[in-house]
Amino acid sequence: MAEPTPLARQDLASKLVQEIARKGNDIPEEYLHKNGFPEAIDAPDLWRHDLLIDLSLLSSSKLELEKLQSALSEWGCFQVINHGIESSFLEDLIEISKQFFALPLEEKLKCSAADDIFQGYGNDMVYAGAQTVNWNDRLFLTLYPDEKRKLQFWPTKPEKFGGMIDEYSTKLATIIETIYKAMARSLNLEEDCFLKHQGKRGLMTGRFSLYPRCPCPERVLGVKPHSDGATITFLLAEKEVDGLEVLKDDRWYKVPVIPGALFVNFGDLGEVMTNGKFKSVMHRVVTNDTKDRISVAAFCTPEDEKEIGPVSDLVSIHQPQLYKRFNIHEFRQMFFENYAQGHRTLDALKL
Ligand SMILES: O=C(O)CCC(=O)C(=O)O
Ligand SMILES: [Fe+2]
Repeated sequence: MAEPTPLARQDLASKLVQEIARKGNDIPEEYLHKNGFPEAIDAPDLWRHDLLIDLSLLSSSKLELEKLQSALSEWGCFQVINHGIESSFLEDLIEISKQFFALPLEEKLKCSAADDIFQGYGNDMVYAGAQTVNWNDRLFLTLYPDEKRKLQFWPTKPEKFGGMIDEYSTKLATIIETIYKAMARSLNLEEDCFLKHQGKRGLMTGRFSLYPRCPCPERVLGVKPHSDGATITFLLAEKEVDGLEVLKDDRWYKVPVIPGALFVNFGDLGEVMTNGKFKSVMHRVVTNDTKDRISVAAFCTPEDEKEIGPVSDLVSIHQPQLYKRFNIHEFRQMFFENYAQGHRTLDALKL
């Protein structure tokens, strides 16, 4: 696939889902999944018991560690509570993201990237080719490490936004460390094993998404089925507007928003590192015709210089190596191409 080129600002404006939704015309063909998609199962109890992890217990409770291990090996995701971030902070972050998307178009376009396809305000339209496109607009930013931030794409309005994003990424870094250590212990590995793989300056990118209400939710997806390219992803979504769904054993399950909790999912790099012990979960976002939805996803990947591959202690005669070794640059290119085409990068990495 040819290297995608960014859209000029005026072209971008005409492709923004928020603008299409605002004008209220017919939904363009490229958004329509003509045959619809299967319905998801509602199983709220699952998310309040087996897939609910109390972060404050992970270092002391064997039971909680076992829960983490089975959530990641069977589902590749869980909800986390008692993570140390105030609920009011999370609500404010959603609120301020909402305020960003409510700004006049001209103001938001100041954050669009004229020469960098992986940053700024816009949407995935440019990668789509012949594929069905996602019904969302996003602000994509490098959050961490500081030297990788491209501040020219960071919003200056609402005024508090930049400071809150900064604070959120710092807070997440602590949670990530706790989860990586617990993951390692649950697999009987040296505690720092995944932290070392990630590196001290591992990358965190943030995707602030707006899913405008959609007049045809039975044919349009906010995000089509995919697994993330990250090691691990943290997702914060707006209360009372469900949309996220995960796939397990060929069945889709709704993911309820639990106020104050963060949804955590494992990605392709995580599945590779654990040699398939922990699963990179397939997920999608459905739309609805009554409410706009906001979400904030933070994707964590290893440092740029790292070689990725299964952790050696998880490879043996009894557990053959399932995935190739590769570097993160190769992976990024592969990931965006596969994502656009609706393919899974993980399949291309299998030995
Ligand atoms: O908005 C969501 O709930 C999920 C978004 C997502 O899966 C992604 O951006 O990779
Ligand atoms: Fe995702």
